Amino acid sequence: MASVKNARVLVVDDEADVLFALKMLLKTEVKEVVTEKNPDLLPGLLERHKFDVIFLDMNFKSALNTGNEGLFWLRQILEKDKEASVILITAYGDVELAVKSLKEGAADFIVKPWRNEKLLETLHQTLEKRQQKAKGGTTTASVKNTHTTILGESEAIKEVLYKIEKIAPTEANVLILGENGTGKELVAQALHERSFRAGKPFVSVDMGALTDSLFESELFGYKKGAFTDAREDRPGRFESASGGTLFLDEIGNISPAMQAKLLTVLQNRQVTPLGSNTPIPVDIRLISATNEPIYELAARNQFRKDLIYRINTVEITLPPLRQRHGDVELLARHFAAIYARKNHKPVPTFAPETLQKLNRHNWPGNVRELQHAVERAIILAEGNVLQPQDFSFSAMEVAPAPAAAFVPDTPMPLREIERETIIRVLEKNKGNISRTAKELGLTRTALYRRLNKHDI
Ligand SMILES: Nc1ncnc2c1ncn2[C@@H]1O[C@H](COP(=O)(O)OP(=O)(O)OP(=O)(O)O)[C@@H](O)[C@H]1O
Repeated sequence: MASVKNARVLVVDDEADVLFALKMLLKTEVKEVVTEKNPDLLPGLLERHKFDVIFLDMNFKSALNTGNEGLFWLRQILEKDKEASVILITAYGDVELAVKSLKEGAADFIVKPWRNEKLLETLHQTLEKRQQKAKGGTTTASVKNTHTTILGESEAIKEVLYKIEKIAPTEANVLILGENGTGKELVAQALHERSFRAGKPFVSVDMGALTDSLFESELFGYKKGAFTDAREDRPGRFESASGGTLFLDEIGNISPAMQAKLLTVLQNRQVTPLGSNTPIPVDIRLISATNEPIYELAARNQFRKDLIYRINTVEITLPPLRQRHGDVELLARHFAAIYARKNHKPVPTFAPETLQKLNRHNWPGNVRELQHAVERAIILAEGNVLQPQDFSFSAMEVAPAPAAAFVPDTPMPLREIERETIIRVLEKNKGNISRTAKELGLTRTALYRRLNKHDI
């Protein structure tokens, strides 16, 4: 940890309550805390004193009230001292502004109302980054195990990569939105690997596969004897992820009862395992993802707005593959190299007509569909040049058929019946893997295995 005890901190906010609260909190932690209500006095203050960290309000109530006063003052500070470490204090819902401020050179941001431990943690990390920079080193966040590669040259993906870079070393909760197979889990891993929590666990939970009855035991854990099958104590996912990152995938699919329980945990920052009376404090960074239109669900009261506010401090939207011009070819070559190696074959090239076919396809299953298509093509291909016929596209691109029960007229092998049923349910659910898996009574992993088995 950086030597917080020697730090000089400035707090600029036009709310007297905020200044008072921060002074009380910080005065026992750092060497000096200066508070200032009037941002106009900032230039003079910076000339007279040297501060290690500046807490700056993003939402000054000024006559101008452009919503950008914080950014204005951030620029002024950085103009005077480009090494200044500024932590912005921002309100809920100011996601875009928060990200913009990171782009502009802010060190981090905290969201009002803050938790004191969180604020102190952010202060420690900012000082640590500052010291490493002064020593000429790189920050821990950018060097640790950064083995997750997100490929893409499209403008859309460049924007995503930029956001990851900026947001990863902060403690912000992140909500990742995007269709199935667009790389949401990959982004979550990249955020973790580039964060200060990189050495700690990354725990992924498929919320779409959790029933109401499993929810609490899986997430909060249980004590021996809490229910018939509880033969020993088992930590929940929140506890297993302690110190690290908890990734809640398919969060848009959880029931109202689960939403309420999750909200309580996130608000109180503690979980109580089943069969126990002792709450355990929660120390996780939360990343969530969904392919559901979560804001539409909220507008129809099917998803709690207060829960969205808890999880979406920053949002990253992954565009569908069909909108990422240029990335199809890049990814196809990448997967071709991987699967050629895996199958002990030389790395193939793509015939020009094949590339045309791949670029024309609309990829409803996104990068995952492309990955499987290339793998199949490599296995099936005769020569070392992949031809258009090596790529036959899945049932997901076929227009959805009316969802009638499937009854074969003539006897069919069981394997065929399984294949046909999966295709039908997939079509009915417009290619949505979670809903299809749920309807078929399978986990998403089990469904993916079958899609592979049946070449769908
Ligand atoms: N930009 C990318 N570069 C390299 N590989 C990628 C990229 N995007 C996705 N992939 C690969 O595609 C596959 C699907 O990605 P991932 O599982 O992260 O998608 P997802 O959006 O979480 O899917 P789902 O919604 O179905 O859970 C993975 O094997 C991942 O490694």
